[in-house]
Amino acid sequence: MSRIDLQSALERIRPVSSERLAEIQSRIDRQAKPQGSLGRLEEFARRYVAITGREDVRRKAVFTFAGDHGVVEEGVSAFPREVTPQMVLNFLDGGAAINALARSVGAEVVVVDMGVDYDFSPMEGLLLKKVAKGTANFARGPAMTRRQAIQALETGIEIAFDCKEKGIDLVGTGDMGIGNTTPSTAIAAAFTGLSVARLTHRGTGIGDAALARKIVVIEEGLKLNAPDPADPVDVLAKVGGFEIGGIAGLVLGCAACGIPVVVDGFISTAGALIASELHPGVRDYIFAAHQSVEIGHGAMLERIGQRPILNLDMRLGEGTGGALAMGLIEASLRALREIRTFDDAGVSGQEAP
Ligand SMILES: O=C(O)c1ccc[n+]([C@@H]2O[C@H](COP(=O)([O-])O)[C@@H](O)[C@H]2O)c1
Ligand SMILES: Cc1cc2nc[nH]c2cc1C
Repeated sequence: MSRIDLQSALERIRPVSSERLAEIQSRIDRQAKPQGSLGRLEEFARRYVAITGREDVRRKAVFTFAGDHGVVEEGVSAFPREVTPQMVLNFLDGGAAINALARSVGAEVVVVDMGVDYDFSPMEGLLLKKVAKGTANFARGPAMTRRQAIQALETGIEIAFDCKEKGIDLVGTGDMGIGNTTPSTAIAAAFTGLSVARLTHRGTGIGDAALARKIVVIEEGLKLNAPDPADPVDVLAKVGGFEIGGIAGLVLGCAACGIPVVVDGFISTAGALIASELHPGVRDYIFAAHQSVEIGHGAMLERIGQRPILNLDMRLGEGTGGALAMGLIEASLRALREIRTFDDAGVSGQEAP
């Protein structure tokens, strides 16, 4: 894998060409259908082709980043910490939701151990990139050091550049980490300035008492650590997570090397938000897969400036929404390639504007 540092990746990000986008749209407009009638599918094809210069997807992969969280000791999740490594082993065995949904669209699944509190043996489909065995509890101090935050970001960047070399044309993000809706909500609050109460939800399914506690934990963690929203690395270090840093790096790296990146739900969007705060040009490369049930998700998507593709009342993570959205992006490319023009199909065009 080629190593590329954060600064060099940021310097490589270019806006997607608006002329190219317009050219592709005018080709879509000559296809035998009322103009704009394929709705957002037209946008997906237009953006994918403008970003990649291709009209097909050779390989697609979902990267499921995993990490543990010190803040779990505050009682913010419905599940115990050991579920994180247990689910990683389930992903590697092919028996989780992400495996089923990725298979349904022909995507590969790669698990990235960014910081799980468990020693994995080397295995097919697992990248061993552990920064540390779980973050520190951000209710008591910073979740990680600045150096660890940069290490997490650069791991994701490295994976993106590796995808470019391997001909992976479409990348999906995913996450696994008991407790990680708590740091994701803290990140949402740090950047949007909205109240923690307005952004905090039930994650894996906590009850009312734990939800009230989760709000207080996040509020106190933000007050204690005072992350600086003008410095996204500081936000990641103070209240983030190792898997969130890996996702942020992957999203940024995809923008730097011209790969469209399908961002899954709440946790993935927190990672994508860090990336787009590091460089606003990242936003052009993001496809927001779906609207999560987590109530703070919409505010983050709004700040990124991307509308979710699907709304299926999902709240699982892993990359599941991303896999489903990849199927629609590929369908949009098939429509671009295969729908004939009015002329070729012998169909009369529109009579009046
Ligand atoms: O992606 C989402 O929108 C999403 C929403 C709620 C929960 N999750 C998943 O559930 C876990 C985090 O939930 P929690 O309650 O432990 O913070 C973590 O493994 C996530 O992948 C994921
Ligand atoms: C079982 C389980 C599976 C998950 N997948 C992503 N987050 C999860 C959380 C739990 C608890």
